Amino acid sequence: MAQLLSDAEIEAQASKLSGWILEGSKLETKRKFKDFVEAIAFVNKLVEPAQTAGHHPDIEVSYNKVKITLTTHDAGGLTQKDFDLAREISQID
Ligand SMILES: C[C@H](O)[C@H](O)[C@H]1CNC2=NC(N)=NC(=O)C2=N1
Repeated sequence: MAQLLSDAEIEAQASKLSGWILEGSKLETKRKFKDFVEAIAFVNKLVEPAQTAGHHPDIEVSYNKVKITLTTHDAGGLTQKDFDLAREISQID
């Protein structure tokens, strides 16, 4: 199981990660699209990196808005896997 990061490690990595906010023991980002179809197309692009990493974002879709939350459920907080996946997701349009 991935190891929980310390508060100092979380702060250090979060400060270098633009577009994401820390919400307690989770990382969160929001995207807005033209419509539902575009929002779902974006969600579909998350499948491949998530499957490859063996790590899966929590996803909320509200019409044209997508909220992505990352945390490591098994570990009960943030691990390196969350920051690595966040960086990958940031590169997806
Ligand atoms: C066995 C499998 O690797 C685990 O259940 C993985 C799958 N994806 C996961 N994703 C996330 N976000 N947290 C987990 O703890 C987690 N566990």
